[in-house]
Amino acid sequence: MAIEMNFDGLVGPTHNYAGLSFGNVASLSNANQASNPKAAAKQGLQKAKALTELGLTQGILAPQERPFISQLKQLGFTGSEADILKQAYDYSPTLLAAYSSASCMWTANAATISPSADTADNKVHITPANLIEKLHRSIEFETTSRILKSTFVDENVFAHHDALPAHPFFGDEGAANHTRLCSEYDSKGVELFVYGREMTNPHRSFPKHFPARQTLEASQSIARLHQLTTDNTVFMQQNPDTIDQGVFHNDVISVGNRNVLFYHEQAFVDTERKFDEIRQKMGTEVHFIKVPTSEASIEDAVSSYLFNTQLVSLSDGMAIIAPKECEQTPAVKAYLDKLLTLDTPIKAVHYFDVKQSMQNGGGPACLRLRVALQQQELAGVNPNTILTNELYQSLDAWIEKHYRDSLTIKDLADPQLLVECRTALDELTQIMNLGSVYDFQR
Ligand SMILES: N=C(N)NCCC[C@H](NC(=O)CCC(=O)O)C(=O)O
Repeated sequence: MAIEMNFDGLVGPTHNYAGLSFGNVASLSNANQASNPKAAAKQGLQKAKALTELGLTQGILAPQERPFISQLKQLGFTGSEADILKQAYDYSPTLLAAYSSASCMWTANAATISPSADTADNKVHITPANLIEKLHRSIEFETTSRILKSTFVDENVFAHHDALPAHPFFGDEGAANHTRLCSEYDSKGVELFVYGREMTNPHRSFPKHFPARQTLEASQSIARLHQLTTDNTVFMQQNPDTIDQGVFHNDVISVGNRNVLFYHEQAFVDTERKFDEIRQKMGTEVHFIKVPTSEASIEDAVSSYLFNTQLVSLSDGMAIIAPKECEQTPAVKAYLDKLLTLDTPIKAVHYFDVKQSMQNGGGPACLRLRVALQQQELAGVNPNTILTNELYQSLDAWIEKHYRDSLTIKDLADPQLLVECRTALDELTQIMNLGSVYDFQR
């Protein structure tokens, strides 16, 4: 029997609010606030642990090395590491913030993963996302690739690909724009790729104000790399008007699990025709649960992250894992209460406090990378990345020991912070048995 695992990103010790993501409303509106890295990491870890208590199997992906000294050197900053930090900060605090961002915590953007039931060679295919739209995210994929290889270890069952070419033509944001629909996790599914822009067709609509981060050409390349076919793929365009209202990824406006797609009425272009294609390719019943604008506006969806929820299968039906902000937004809370009275597969809603991440535009679904695994594939996963009570205790103590409880942009230039981060990550690679995945260890 196959299971779906969620791999949550452990929030790194430099978590801060730098306003780096134009098009992401929360990132811009919380710019320059002081952050609390310790609270951020604990909130994420507690959410992951709570999901294990609900009966799910949960993994953890390690954070990356920041401030990223080896990449700052590539920009011509020289001298001691303290000099490099000072020069970069004096040149531009925003530049140093980009090279210090803990943005890899949003592992929905780490990669796209196709389970073995869908691929021609019956391997699990993994492609790290190039994230080229944002400078601070474009520096993630090399280390992401190493961490994914140290996590999904067995080469007999996992096929790791390189990220797509780092050019806007192939802008790729990973699983945030990819949903797999299936009847059971181990049956062949339909992989739904949602894109914001079609580069080879300049006549197709695209957003006017904010960037469309995912291109059709990137999604199609991933489908080819993953050995998917036209029978089990559907490519759908995200509504450009909603991207212009802050829906910077598809997972801010829809979420799917098994044979359910929970979505906002304004999420897509050409919705009905594409849903017919999904129905026809699935060959089994699909529940499309539409949230009308009259019940939740786009503004409410963006501020509450109603769709950046996790839709998970529990023993007694599907549940929505929502951020507290959904409970605090009256229209959204009313909608979710009503949803539970309707005859849909969704039977429960659980609310979690992930505010530190939400303030940078990352809800529960951003914090996790999903993968459906057969039992022999689960055996090929690094066991120290699977969240047990013991790993939870170690990580919680590790956070307590190494993390600050307040951080501002100015602190990023503090050479002591660099020492603290490296000491912490060095210890983490031992706890999680990752090997030398960081540049500073090589
Ligand atoms: N929807 C998904 N799957 N992911 C959310 C990613 C949030 C992230 N925020 C940031 O990178 C903000 C960083 C800052 O401003 O400090 C982003 O915009 O890429």
